[in-house]
Amino acid sequence: MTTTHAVRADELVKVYGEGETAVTAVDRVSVTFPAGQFTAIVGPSGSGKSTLMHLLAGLDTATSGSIRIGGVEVTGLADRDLTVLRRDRIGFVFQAFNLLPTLTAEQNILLPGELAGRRPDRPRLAQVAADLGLADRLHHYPAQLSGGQQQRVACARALMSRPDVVFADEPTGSLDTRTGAGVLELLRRSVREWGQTVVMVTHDPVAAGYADRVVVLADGRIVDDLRAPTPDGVADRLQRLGA
Ligand SMILES: Nc1ncnc2c1ncn2[C@@H]1O[C@H](COP(=O)(O)OP(=O)(O)OP(=O)(O)O)[C@@H](O)[C@H]1O
Repeated sequence: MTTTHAVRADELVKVYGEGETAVTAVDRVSVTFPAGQFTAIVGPSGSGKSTLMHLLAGLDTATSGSIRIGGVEVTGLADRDLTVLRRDRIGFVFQAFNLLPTLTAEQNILLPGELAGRRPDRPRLAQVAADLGLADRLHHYPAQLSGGQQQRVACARALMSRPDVVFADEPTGSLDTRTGAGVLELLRRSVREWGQTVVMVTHDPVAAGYADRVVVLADGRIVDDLRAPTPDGVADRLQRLGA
């Protein structure tokens, strides 16, 4: 049987600072994220979730260890090659939506493709906008959109190019329950219907319940790996960690 790993980390370490003030944020983490799966990374505050995700996504450099994305060794890749890999294979959704204020929702969604020299895929734009309930908001500027709408624009931008992997850092953190559920549904569907791989950092057991799998971090290490998680199961596990 062949298993495709969308992302794989081996003995990943990230140390911030030096000497007595050094903090080991990620401590020899080895983990694989199979293609076509939705994984949530949970853990107490300061357990290293965001650091791990930034390393996996090639947004930060590891102190040691290796990362492969779609079989490509990311560690040690030249900046230019890393930029191309990120652009072509990875989508990002962050809590701070990072939308450009001078561009409309539609222009924000199309920007990465445009920067990559691709023609705008109008049918895809229409589908993603309809799925995200943004069809009548495409010509608004970010300042004219609610927080939830801005987050959906950020999701649309990440999903537009059908990236192999979508990394999401607390994508529902600033949203009300209903809007948050819409974003999570969309991430779920992008896995189920479009075969994408989603890796999401969250502190919310309900959000983690949308995933196929939950990786639990504590003090920079993986302490549990739950399949078919339920919100109660995740909440219980976090509570036992004192989160
Ligand atoms: N740039 C930095 N410089 C120094 N220490 C850092 C830096 N970024 C994170 N850390 C430390 O690394 C550890 C892990 O932080 P990280 O943000 O990855 O945790 P987290 O699990 O995402 O936390 P939260 O749920 O609170 O966002 C923490 O102890 C944090 O203080």
